[in-house]
Amino acid sequence: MSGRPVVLVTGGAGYIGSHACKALAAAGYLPVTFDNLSTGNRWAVRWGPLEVGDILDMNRVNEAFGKHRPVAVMHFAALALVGESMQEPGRYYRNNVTGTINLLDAARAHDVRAFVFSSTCATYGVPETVPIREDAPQRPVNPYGASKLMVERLLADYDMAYGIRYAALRYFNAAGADPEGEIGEARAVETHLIPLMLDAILGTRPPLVVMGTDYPTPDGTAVRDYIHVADLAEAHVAALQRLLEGGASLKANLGTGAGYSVKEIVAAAEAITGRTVPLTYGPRRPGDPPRLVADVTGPCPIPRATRHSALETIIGSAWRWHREKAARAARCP
Ligand SMILES: NC(=O)c1ccc[n+]([C@@H]2O[C@H](COP(=O)([O-])OP(=O)(O)OC[C@H]3O[C@@H](n4cnc5c(N)ncnc54)[C@H](O)[C@@H]3O)[C@@H](O)[C@H]2O)c1
Ligand SMILES: O=c1ccn([C@@H]2O[C@H](COP(=O)(O)OP(=O)(O)O[C@H]3O[C@H](CO)[C@H](O)[C@H](O)[C@H]3O)[C@@H](O)[C@H]2O)c(=O)[nH]1
Repeated sequence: MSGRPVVLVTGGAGYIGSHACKALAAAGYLPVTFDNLSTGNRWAVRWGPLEVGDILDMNRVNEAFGKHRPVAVMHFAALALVGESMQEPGRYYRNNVTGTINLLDAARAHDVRAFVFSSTCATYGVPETVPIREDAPQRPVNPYGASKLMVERLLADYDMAYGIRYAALRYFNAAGADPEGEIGEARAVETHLIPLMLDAILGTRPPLVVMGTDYPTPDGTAVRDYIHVADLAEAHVAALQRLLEGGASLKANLGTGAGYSVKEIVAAAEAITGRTVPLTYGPRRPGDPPRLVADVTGPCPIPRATRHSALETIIGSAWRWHREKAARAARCP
């Protein structure tokens, strides 16, 4: 036993979860990862033990709580691809909603009263007003976003009924890699703009397809709010500490308030890498809203971490990670 307070991190082998584990360890916690490795990586679990298990398996979930006695849960485990959720809604609702009910019931049974949840800007759907405030209407336009909104409702109900306090952190676009280069984005099936673009430069994936040039935006491509994954991790630790100190449940947008179009991201990547992004132009991706940018001006119970979120830092850290990943793959294919 390390004596450090344990945090059960579901999805800790994934992209954002693994960065949160690193931040938790730096803040004096022991992160115990609970992950079925469906999209996560065993090698990314470096700051605490790994329990291989599925949140749909109530026995395994209860076992993990009983064995590790966490003081809190950070819940990242989810299926998280918008397009896939349109094709397989049942799988998304089961995994993301039923899986969370299992965790909340186990938390209740094991007397855990602090729960930090990965929500998303996808709960807002196509917003009426941008930038988006936390109190904007939540009308998701795909099963992924709907499953996350259902969990926000579950959390409020479990708080009311059992006093499990929660932080629903609505991330905008997570991007970048660990500033020390230890971990980064590494999914077998990748759909996100920045990793696809950098891998296209490296030739490890095909040319980028810019999806949609007819959006009602200044250059016709879709606009997003990119936040560095290390800043997300820092915000999670802040939310956790607030809950552990007895703070009330909270909801917060995690973004920077700055929006960049796909073309602006491509131009920034070309400036930073000194290379050309091989690309083609294609139609819009179904379900993609034109513009998603967080309003970060309202009161927020936790500091809005943006230390690493300048576009140069986001793309620079991701570039370093993807280049090293490609070099490693070339050495041991
Ligand atoms: N990437 C983004 O920009 C973004 C934006 C908003 C919200 N989110 C949310 O953040 C969280 C993490 O996203 P990510 O980008 O790191 O994704 P990811 O796919 O890299 O990580 C998800 C992890 O959860 C695990 N997992 C999935 N289903 C599981 C199950 N049933 N049981 C146990 N483990 C399971 C996977 O193996 C993986 O390690 C997700 O909840 C996602 O919805 C991500
Ligand atoms: O090959 C690609 C991939 C993406 N894009 C564009 O780049 C932008 C960013 O796309 P990402 O797939 O990187 O991110 P999303 O905005 O679609 O998704 C993010 O926000 C979603 C909410 O809408 C979910 O929460 C999801 O997990 C999170 O990654 C979008 O305008 C998209 O159309 C392309 O042009 N080509």
